[in-house]
Amino acid sequence: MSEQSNTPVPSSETAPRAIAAVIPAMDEADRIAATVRSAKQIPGVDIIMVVDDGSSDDTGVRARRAGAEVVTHRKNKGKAAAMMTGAFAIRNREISDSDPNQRPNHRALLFIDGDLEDSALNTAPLAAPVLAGEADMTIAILPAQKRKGGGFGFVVGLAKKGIAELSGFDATQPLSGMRCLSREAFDTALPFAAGWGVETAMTIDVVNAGLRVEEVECDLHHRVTGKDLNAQLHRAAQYRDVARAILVRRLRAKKQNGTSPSTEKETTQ
Ligand SMILES: O=c1ccn([C@@H]2O[C@H](COP(=O)(O)OP(=O)(O)O[C@H]3O[C@H](CO)[C@@H](O)[C@H](O)[C@H]3O)[C@@H](O)[C@H]2O)c(=O)[nH]1
Ligand SMILES: O=C(O)[C@H](O)COP(=O)(O)O
Repeated sequence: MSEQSNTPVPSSETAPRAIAAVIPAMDEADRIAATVRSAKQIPGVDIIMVVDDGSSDDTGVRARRAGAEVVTHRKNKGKAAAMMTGAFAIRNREISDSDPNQRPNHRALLFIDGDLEDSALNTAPLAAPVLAGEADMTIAILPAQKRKGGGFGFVVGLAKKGIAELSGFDATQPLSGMRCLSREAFDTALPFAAGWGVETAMTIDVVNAGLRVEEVECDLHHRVTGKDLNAQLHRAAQYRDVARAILVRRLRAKKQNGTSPSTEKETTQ
């Protein structure tokens, strides 16, 4: 477990009081119902928002039947865009539900992958430090998975080095997508880096804003990426997105230090 701390603990008035779970999901029909049912049991969670990211199966229908609210991307937009769609749907609801004379008390956002099935409940320890106002972002550290993956460590290594170089943070599992964010941390991380670069960029941006990031061990299982051609193509896409997120931030840091590179662009897809 590691922690980075630069700012004072926020008062209990600004700490979130409830949690909204956001679940980006593409073609997770076999797993989404179990994930939703398990996430519903997390103490403090009162909204489960599944973003069906252009699935070709009935992920959305199964999520709704299991008790989630569902927002649908008609076409696939990538994990980062699905996370943002879910988070903004919750923010809009909080604004419309609030008294016009009062600022809405935003929920903490718990991002959960759609393939956690009955282990989704074990993301609960991510919420406690954020609700207590002791951390602004928590990141799950997963145990070794029963089924071994076919990775070479290229993407993980790239993300880990980039995060260390640009923020000084030593990320144990830099790609881990199970995270709980306060609203301040969420706002700091906007706009999310595209696709698979979202976690790497988020860690760099939140740490550099002086917010407190804490890693928490969670007993989670998920579908591991295998060794076949599709798996290697998936890794190539991860590598591309992580590399782009790092490059954008490296250029940004150079610009802040006085030089001005001409190409600095990042859009969420
Ligand atoms: O276009 C997409 C692709 C995936 N997903 C969902 O995103 C989640 C994570 O996708 P998955 O294929 O399980 O990713 P992994 O290869 O397991 O990715 C690891 O690495 C990613 C960063 O590269 C992190 O986002 C993940 O949390 C982490 O498990 C799942 O719920 C997917 O259904 C989308 O919503 N849209
Ligand atoms: O399988 C994985 O862990 C991810 O797809 C990352 O791949 P990598 O092991 O090549 O970094």
